[in-house]
Amino acid sequence: MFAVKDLVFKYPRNKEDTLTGVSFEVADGEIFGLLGPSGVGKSTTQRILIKLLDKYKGEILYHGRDLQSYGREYYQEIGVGFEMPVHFSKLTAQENLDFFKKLYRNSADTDQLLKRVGLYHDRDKKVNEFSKGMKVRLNFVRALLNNPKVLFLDEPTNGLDPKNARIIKDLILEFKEQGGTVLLTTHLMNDVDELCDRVAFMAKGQIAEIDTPKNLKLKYAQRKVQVEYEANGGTQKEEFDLDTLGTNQEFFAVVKEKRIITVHSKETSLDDIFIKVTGVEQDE
Ligand SMILES: Nc1ncnc2c1ncn2[C@@H]1O[C@H](COP(=O)(O)OP(=O)(O)OP(=O)(O)O)[C@@H](O)[C@H]1O
Repeated sequence: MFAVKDLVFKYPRNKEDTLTGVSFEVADGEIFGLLGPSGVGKSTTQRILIKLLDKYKGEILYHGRDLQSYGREYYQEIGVGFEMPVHFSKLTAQENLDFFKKLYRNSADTDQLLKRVGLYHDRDKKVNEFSKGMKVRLNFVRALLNNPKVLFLDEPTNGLDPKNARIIKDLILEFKEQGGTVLLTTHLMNDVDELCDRVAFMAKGQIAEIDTPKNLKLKYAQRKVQVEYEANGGTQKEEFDLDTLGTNQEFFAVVKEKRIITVHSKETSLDDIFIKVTGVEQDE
């Protein structure tokens, strides 16, 4: 669906390129996660793909055709839910949706969507009376307003309680089941695990790693056992290689001689991979 090749981009006022050669492909019907530390260029990449920013170097193909050659008709096909919800705050939720609906040829059943995200009974309230989470949910409905083929989402569950985050994640999965394609950025690795078919980690303005979450976990797997035991009036933790455990005399000595508090096998999480690949601790 998208083929991005050697994308380079510099904001006019900056000296340095923000994107220094980004390449990736997104297949029809997949949920693709764009991950990386704050400021690495995830939103910039999304902004280019939704044609908010042009003047990039490199090539972007959408359905095999240069993205630059698409005009306004492109917006009939995409839905955008970016982090900062932008609504007319003096209008009600319904009035906001009615306004944006007029911009599109297709329109979704907004009553149904409002019911799904739990805003149907609040639809006649002014948006400035909405909580942050209500605005985020309304923003999501707005992204689906034109029955898009592609959804661009930036932190779609940010600011939502677990129940509402679940509803949004289910709607994203249903969108995919119905054939939709999703480009998602988030700092929540649990969401990534649950939603994404493939992920790309960005570092230094490029894609540092790209694969399915499962393959990345296999690639970066740490086969270790961590043993926590009592020592010198306190506790001590030690890690042992899982593959040589049966012949490891130090491990035997600990198990025989110490009072064990916990034993854990260590599985690699996407958080671990994030830190390894990008060199940055998650800040959220
Ligand atoms: N309008 C702008 N003008 C100049 N520089 C910008 C502009 N918008 C973003 N930048 C810079 O481009 C870089 C990438 O920003 P971007 O918003 O793409 O990061 P991000 O990876 O989405 O971060 P976050 O996870 O915090 O949303 C940052 O250094 C940022 O300061």
